[in-house]
Amino acid sequence: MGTFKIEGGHQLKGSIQPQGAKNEALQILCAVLLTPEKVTINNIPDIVDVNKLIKLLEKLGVKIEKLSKSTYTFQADEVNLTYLESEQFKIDGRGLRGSIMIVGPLLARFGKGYIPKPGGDKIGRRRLDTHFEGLIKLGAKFGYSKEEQFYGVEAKRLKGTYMLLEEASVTGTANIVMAAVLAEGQTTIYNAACEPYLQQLCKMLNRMGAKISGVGSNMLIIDGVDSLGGTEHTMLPDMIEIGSWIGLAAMTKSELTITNVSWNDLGLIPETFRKLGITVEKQGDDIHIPAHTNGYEIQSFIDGSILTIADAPWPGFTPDLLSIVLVVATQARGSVLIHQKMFESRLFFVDKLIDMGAKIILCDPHRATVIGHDFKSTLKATTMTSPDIRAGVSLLIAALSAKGTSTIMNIEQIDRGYENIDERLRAIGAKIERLD
Ligand SMILES: CC(=O)N[C@H]1[C@@H](OP(=O)(O)OP(=O)(O)OC[C@H]2O[C@@H](n3ccc(=O)[nH]c3=O)[C@H](O)[C@@H]2O)O[C@H](CO)[C@@H](O)[C@@H]1O
Ligand SMILES: C=C(OP(=O)(O)O)C(=O)O
Repeated sequence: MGTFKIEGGHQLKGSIQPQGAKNEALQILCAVLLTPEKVTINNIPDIVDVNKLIKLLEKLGVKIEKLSKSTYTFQADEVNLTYLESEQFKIDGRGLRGSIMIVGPLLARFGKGYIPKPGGDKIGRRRLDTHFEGLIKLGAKFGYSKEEQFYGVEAKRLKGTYMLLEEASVTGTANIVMAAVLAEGQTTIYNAACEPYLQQLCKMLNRMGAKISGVGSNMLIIDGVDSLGGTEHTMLPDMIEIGSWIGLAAMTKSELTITNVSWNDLGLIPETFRKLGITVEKQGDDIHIPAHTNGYEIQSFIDGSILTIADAPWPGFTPDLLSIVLVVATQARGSVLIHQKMFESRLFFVDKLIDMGAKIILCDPHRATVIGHDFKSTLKATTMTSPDIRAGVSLLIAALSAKGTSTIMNIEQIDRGYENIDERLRAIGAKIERLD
């Protein structure tokens, strides 16, 4: 189990470039399975989950060439479907959440797609009904082995249809879109998820020859085509990293510039941090956070009632930043209610913040009230374990703001989604060391 040793209480300074988006990369990499032609992908983050998926594609027979640190080509012209029936595939598929998105492309192009129950964060139940209900609607035969927790779908040729998704699932929508692009006739997906990750996927598929309209909305209309060709794609900067760095700057009273953030794709993220009283300045395509020497003050609603920050499917506020917002609120002036509607156990990490001296009341598994300290007392350094990727980074931010030396264990969780985080933080002045 890897560990970070962090000496907190220091101001940081400088600029930081966000990595390519983790959750976009997982979709885009699966899409290379839809064509026998070469696909070039730029700005691929060097993170554990993405590297695991690249390895999995390699074992599926995809030819992979690394052109530079973050650019790869992929060619799926000789796919080895027998790997899907191997014991090794069960181990590899379970290693991350994103592996679920190989199912749609494999089903559409080769008539069968299998996957063990995928991994990812343990943040409550993470069911896959939306994925498989959509694929079944397209004509797939579905099978599930309860003992092995192994899912499978098969179909000779998928047929387009109308479907109303039960929930706007991010990876579910991506899976269904990747199946529908090669189906016969027209598919309409209503209540589709529409995160920038999905917009990017649809744009890439259209460049490959797919016919998808409604991109960016919750109704996608897809006219199936017989085959897709190669393309080149560049990943957006990771909006969750961007939000994490905004929080880090405020909480450590540091002046930071986050470069090339693709402002137009950030949705409510800047505005939500502004509601916590944080100054988020737009400088071209950069975000500049001045040093919050006098702290930051949480706004109330117009009627004077306590601010609530809740997650919602895009264009609502992403659930992946609520843990960061929560930790930043612990040093704000004022109070806020954090409402994590989507996941059942993502707020339990607040126990560790409470140990550090934060004033938080966990009202129930979904809601926590935070009463900010206004920097009148700093958090106390401690030893903690990272339960999931975003809680891990939140604890890291807490440790960087705390006086004294903290240790965070199980940093593999953080490495799942943040590229070389210790080195990048050291470059802006953080005192952080990786112990094995
Ligand atoms: C690899 C990847 O891309 N992971 C992201 C993806 O996971 P993933 O695609 O697995 O998440 P889903 O969008 O399927 O659902 C996430 C959770 O929200 C609930 N739900 C979802 C939609 C809805 O309208 N109502 C609702 O309650 C689901 O029941 C589930 O518990 O999207 C999540 C939600 O943005 C993010 O946290 C994950 O980082
Ligand atoms: C929950 C997340 O990831 P995953 O879906 O891969 O577990 C996340 O990125 O915050």
